[in-house]
Amino acid sequence: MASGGVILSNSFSFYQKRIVMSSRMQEKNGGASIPHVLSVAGSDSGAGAGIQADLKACAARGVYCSTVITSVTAQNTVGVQAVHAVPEDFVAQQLKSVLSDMQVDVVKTGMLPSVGVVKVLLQSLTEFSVRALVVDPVMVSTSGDVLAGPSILSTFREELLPMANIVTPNIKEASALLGGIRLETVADMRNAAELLHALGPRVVYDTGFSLGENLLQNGNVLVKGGDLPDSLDAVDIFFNGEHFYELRSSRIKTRNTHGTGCTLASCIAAELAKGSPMLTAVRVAKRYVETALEYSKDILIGNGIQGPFDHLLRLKSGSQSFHRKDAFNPSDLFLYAVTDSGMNKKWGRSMVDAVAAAIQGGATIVQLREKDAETRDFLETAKSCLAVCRSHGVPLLINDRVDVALASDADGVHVGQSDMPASVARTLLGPEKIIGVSCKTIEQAQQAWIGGADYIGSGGVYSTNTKANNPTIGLDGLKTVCSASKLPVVAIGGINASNAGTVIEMGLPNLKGVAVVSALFDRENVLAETKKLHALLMEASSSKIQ
Ligand SMILES: Cc1ncc(COP(=O)(O)OP(=O)(O)O)c(N)n1
Ligand SMILES: Cc1ncsc1CCOP(=O)(O)O
Ligand SMILES: [Mg+2]
Repeated sequence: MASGGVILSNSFSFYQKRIVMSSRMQEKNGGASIPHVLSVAGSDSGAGAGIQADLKACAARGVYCSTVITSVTAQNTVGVQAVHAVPEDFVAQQLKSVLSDMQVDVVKTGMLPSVGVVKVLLQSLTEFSVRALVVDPVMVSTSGDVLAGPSILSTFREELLPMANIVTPNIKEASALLGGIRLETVADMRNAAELLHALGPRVVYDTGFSLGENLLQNGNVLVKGGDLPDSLDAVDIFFNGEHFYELRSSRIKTRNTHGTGCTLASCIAAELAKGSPMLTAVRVAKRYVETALEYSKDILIGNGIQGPFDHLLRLKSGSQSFHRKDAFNPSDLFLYAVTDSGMNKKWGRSMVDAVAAAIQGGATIVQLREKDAETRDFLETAKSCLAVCRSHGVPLLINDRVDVALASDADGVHVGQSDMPASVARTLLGPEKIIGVSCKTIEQAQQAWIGGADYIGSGGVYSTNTKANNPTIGLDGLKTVCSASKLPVVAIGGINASNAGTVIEMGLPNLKGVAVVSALFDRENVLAETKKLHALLMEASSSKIQ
């Protein structure tokens, strides 16, 4: 093993210590140890790069991230307006605070604005051991502003790189570290990777796992070719001292690339903290950045030439999600239209037309119940119907398929007793989406509440041909379920214009409406049938529904 590493390689290795310590802590606190990256970097007020990018990248990759701030920049999508370096002794204090208390797996460095800060960091790493050091040798911001001057280059070369398990320069940084050599082709990048490897890093990365999996690896270099001229692909060169890997991906056309370098390095650190081998960590990180860029390619933040991207894949420019209705409103259950593609096909209309007609007729919520659709078709239908529903402020739920609900960004799901449990669906969908659960018994109603459901669908109240082998619970069964729960309830099964009034007139306080399939969609005129049922429900409920 090469010397000078940040991993303590004495007989009682750091990782063994860590296991003993963390199991002790677990005994004490009853907790599990969490993969942990410490980011030592500058703050970007625009939050596209630097510490802010590192925090978001680690959060997105499921890793805890602590921070040591080396510098505070006044920065936006136009450029860097001002830089305020944090005093070196205060950087040292932050390092001590984190490293003396928390079990850091991997340190990732970004902007290190002075020789003194590098030395402070290296000193801390001799006092507190970690499993790996990822060095992103930040020198120039993406807007072209200098973040670490030439005076620091020799310290990077002679002191920092030899301590790193991986160094991740872009073309400009690789060139600067190598005395200004020209880097214009992939062959130049390979050459640079080899030269940088010769400078260091030589440290072996220890995955920290048991002997069989403990693939000791040489120090590593990743030269990022994103700025390579005339290249259709984004090509990065990874060199581990023995083999070169050309990691290619198609170039994503977007202005939103600010912070890609910080993010890539943080993601590598996060994957290493989870125990991935180095090449796997690099591949995962590259794929993650590509995914985030692709997702964010059209978002618009700031007026400058280079915008940030969305690490958590949540922001959508001009998205329908901005226009989503507020939290679930139980009165939306009033007239619940549940689709059936067989019925709509039989009457020669598309699902979107059927949904639009139902909404026009007064449907207050829609569920896509497509039992035989191909997943791809179901997703497309969901997206089209969602556009119609959103434009009318009507929630759209997906029957059974949490994946389709997630992918289409529908308002929620309806699940039954043999579908995904509500609690799991809630974890996947988050707190804002609507979850309905089918219940026929008191126990099921109680469980729906515990599982985080927003409403209960209860039936079949009457016999139905739409759902095979579905036991009829009758009005008594509906009453039992209603009285067993605080949740709002919608009645379903064989409900039509001739019996809906009877259901509503029971006056059950939490019964908020009726859900209907065939009485709306197994009819020639969806609009007319929905209007008729809506009028009838209005009439019946004028004194009953609260
Ligand atoms: C509003 C509403 N209530 C009940 C159901 C039935 O759901 P489930 O029991 O999962 O049966 P399928 O609809 O999946 O056959 C529902 N879909 N909607
Ligand atoms: C999905 C479902 N769950 C209980 S009954 C039923 C079918 C309702 O269809 P219809 O309104 O045509 O009776
Ligand atoms: Mg179901």
